Amino acid sequence: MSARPYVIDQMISAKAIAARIEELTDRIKSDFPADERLVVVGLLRGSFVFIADLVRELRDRDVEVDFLEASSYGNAMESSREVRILKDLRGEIAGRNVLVVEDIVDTGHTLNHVMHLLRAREPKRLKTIALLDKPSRREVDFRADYIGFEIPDEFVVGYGIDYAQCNRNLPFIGKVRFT
Ligand SMILES: O=P(O)(O)OC[C@H]1O[C@H](OP(=O)(O)OP(=O)(O)O)[C@H](O)[C@@H]1O
Ligand code: HPA
Ligand SMILES: [Mg+2]
Repeated sequence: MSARPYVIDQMISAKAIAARIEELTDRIKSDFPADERLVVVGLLRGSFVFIADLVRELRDRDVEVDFLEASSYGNAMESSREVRILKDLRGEIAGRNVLVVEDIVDTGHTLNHVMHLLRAREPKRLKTIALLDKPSRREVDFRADYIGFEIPDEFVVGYGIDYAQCNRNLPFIGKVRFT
């Protein structure tokens, strides 16, 4: 827990997130063939809530779930710019349809690094979905194929996203305001 006191102001409600996920899954379903299995890859830890809701919206599809753990922030509010892979996928993705699920794209280093890694394994289709995008903070040229919400340069928490490992269990997205 941070030593500096802060409050969390709600930015995106749980209801708005659910509605947006429904819209995005409609697009995903039209982009990936209905008769082929989709490997949905969650980037731990931040995407664990998002992927849980997303795969349940894809319940009429043949879906396999896998996880990869990447970390670059630790307990800080600034990216270390060094992306560490702490856990690799369990399954093979060569020749398969893959959707990578991320909670937030900020500087872009994490997803950019992960996509280079996964592209080298030669999947048939490889797309990315990010619930949140902060384009004003980008340091590498990266854009997810599906984006839930574009947000301003605020440090956000909730719905899987942490500040110093706290607040991942909030059902909404909120911004951190120091008091
Ligand atoms: O675009 P970037 O600047 O790279 O930032 C985005 C990444 O940072 C956070 O992960 P973090 O490293 O904090 O690990 P976590 O997912 O375990 O919280 C977030 O979950 C994204 O994965
Ligand atoms: O706004 C954020 N909040 C929490 N973790 C993050 N990692 C990148 N950006 C953020
Ligand atoms: Mg993360």
